Amino acid sequence: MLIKVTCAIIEQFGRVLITQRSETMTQALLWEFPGGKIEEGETETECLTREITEELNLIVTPTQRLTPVQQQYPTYTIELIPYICQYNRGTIQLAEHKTYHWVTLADLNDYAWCPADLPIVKEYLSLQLTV
Ligand SMILES: Nc1nc2c([nH]c(=O)n2[C@@H]2O[C@H](COP(=O)(O)OP(=O)(O)OP(=O)(O)O)[C@@H](O)[C@H]2O)c(=O)[nH]1
Repeated sequence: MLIKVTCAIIEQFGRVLITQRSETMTQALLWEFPGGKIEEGETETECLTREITEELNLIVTPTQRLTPVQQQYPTYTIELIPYICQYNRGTIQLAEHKTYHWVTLADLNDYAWCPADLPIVKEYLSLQLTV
């Protein structure tokens, strides 16, 4: 079964927000873009804004859909659907994650990412070079 997951590349002041999964989560301690599984009857962007509010207490607006990535993990397969998002308001309060970083584009490659995120980081960086 394919599990659809949205994730947010939240931009502010030339940096992006990334989150570290906690010890108790699957993909423990790896870095990801915050987001989560699409629920029944939900659009991708509804899922994204709900998850970002639940996980981080932030209000964001999705602005650009990037290329979805299919990733097979040992016991399940996900389709990870990334959106670039603008930060609107809110102060970060972590509900699930271990920690977060606001990182410069140059530093994005230095993190231990969930495997599904690697092509997304690559695409995102390639877009920044051409604008
Ligand atoms: N939110 C999010 N999930 C990701 C990313 N990359 C990636 O492989 N995933 C995987 O997508 C799945 C769904 O994410 P989730 O955040 O809703 O997972 P969860 O903790 O609710 O599910 P769980 O209870 O199975 O651990 C997880 O297995 C997670 O490891 C990412 O960038 N963002």
